[in-house]
Amino acid sequence: MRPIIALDFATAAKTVDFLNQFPDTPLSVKVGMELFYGEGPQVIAAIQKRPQTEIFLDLKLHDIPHTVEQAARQIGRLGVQLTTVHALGGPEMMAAAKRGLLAGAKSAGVLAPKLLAITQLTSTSQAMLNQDIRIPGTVLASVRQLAQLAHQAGADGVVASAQEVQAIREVTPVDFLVVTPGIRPANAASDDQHRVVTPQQAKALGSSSIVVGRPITQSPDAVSAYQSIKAAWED
Ligand SMILES: O=c1ccn([C@@H]2O[C@H](COP(=O)(O)O)[C@@H](O)[C@H]2O)c(=O)[nH]1
Repeated sequence: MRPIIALDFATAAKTVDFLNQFPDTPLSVKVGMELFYGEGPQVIAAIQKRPQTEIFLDLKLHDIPHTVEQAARQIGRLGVQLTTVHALGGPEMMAAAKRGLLAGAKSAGVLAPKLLAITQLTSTSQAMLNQDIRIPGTVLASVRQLAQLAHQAGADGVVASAQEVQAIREVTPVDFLVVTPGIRPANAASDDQHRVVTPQQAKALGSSSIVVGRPITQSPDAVSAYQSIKAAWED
């Protein structure tokens, strides 16, 4: 899979300006909360006008199962390729999300998005987990357990740091997706990310795909930044 560019922009206009720098380039992009809450489903329709563009709608649903099922039903109607829930919402909630996506997609006559479960956010460090959130144990063990739960609940994959891919692969089938944000080229600032790897390391560790935002979107030359990350990932 191509690297997924996180389109963390405030407006559709900024998003379209950004995408226009990549004419005729097939892209995979992620729409997150900032853009979707600001612009609504119309921004998905606007991006879908662009040929050969896969959309990952990353809204990280986390609520009671009924509410998540109804929200997922709406997402399922949009014709996006990937979407997310928090695994910490539990197996019933993840199964409800999957049902909602399938029902929504069927009612709209589109393919259902694949469902990814967020394990532990890549901004969570070991110290934060144990000392601030007061959850005992290692991040690695927690991610492995949540990935197993996500698979049993019917998710198609998880979001985790590439640092945990090997542990996830021990408890899930080979076709289970492990999509990994927290990607930084060597020497780049890690910003608020804690469990960070380079694109080359993510590849070597067995990520299914990488998600990259600021190293591309905040670069003065976004096209070169994307191409160099893509080359490093595909190398
Ligand atoms: O654990 C997670 C889950 C989602 N994300 C999202 O990925 C991008 C990363 O952006 P960068 O600018 O490359 O840090 C962003 O949209 C997050 O919401 C994540 O980072 N970690």
